[in-house]
Amino acid sequence: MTRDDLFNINASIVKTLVEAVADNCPEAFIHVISNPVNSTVPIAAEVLKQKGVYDPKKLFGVTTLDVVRANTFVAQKKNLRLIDVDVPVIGGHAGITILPLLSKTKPSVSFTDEEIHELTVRIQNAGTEVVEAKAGAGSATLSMAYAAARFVESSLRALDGDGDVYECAYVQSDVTDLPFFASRIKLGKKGVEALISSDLQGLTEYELKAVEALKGELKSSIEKGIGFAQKQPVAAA
Ligand SMILES: NC(=O)c1ccc[n+]([C@@H]2O[C@H](COP(=O)([O-])OP(=O)(O)OC[C@H]3O[C@@H](n4cnc5c(N)ncnc54)[C@H](O)[C@@H]3O)[C@@H](O)[C@H]2O)c1
Ligand SMILES: O=C(O)C[C@H](O)C(=O)O
Repeated sequence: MTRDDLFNINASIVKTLVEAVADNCPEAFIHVISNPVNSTVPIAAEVLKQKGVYDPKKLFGVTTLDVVRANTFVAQKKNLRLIDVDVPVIGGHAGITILPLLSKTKPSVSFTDEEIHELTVRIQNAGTEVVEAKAGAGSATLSMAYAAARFVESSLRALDGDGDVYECAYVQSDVTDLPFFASRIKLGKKGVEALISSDLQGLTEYELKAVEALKGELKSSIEKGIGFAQKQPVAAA
């Protein structure tokens, strides 16, 4: 089962839940973790638009787990302390749309071409590995909860006025020609304060090719979500 196989069930669930948010707490930060995130976030945006309360700065697809995985695998491979490692992961949250920018790893680390390919593919497939291992009994549970807790805590710190909160998330974006894209963002009291587009500058040839390769799949997942939401008018409050 892929994340996209969940579309038929989760699209309606996300639509209904976001309608309730729009009616009851329209100014809340909304963290969408339900898959396929690449489509459920555009669905949420359309629902909020139809309800007249869409604030793109407050709608987030949670991709933190991709960063957690990237940091973990790089730390293991390079014998680094996990707490010191930070790998930005951009694009989306499924297969090749998950793109770790290993060239932007902090601290600066060098990788062979083989290591880059092996790590990239492992990070892209890590969720699917768990789904397949659980064979129908769900997906990554504890690591999802950890990633969600990390993103919620970062959001709370930003809401509390901390001026130094950065996370990767899948948000409405203009860093590429796609309307939604995961990148590093600065979080503030009002939600997304800035998209860190500089991460997309100075990419390696491998990363540049991967960005181009992911765009087709991401675009069709976005369009699928928007198409679903536009065909189903929102329920009255
Ligand atoms: N973004 C990520 O990093 C990430 C990581 C792991 C899992 N996920 C996604 O998170 C979701 C949950 O995964 P899981 O493995 O915990 O699934 P699961 O099947 O174990 O749990 C889903 C839960 O949702 C409940 N539920 C079903 N319909 C509902 C509704 N209409 N309203 C409220 N609750 C409802 C079910 O009772 C169940 O408890 C899936 O969409 C999965 O793909 C995302
Ligand atoms: O891979 C999945 O389908 C579940 C989740 O999105 C994950 O990344 O673990």
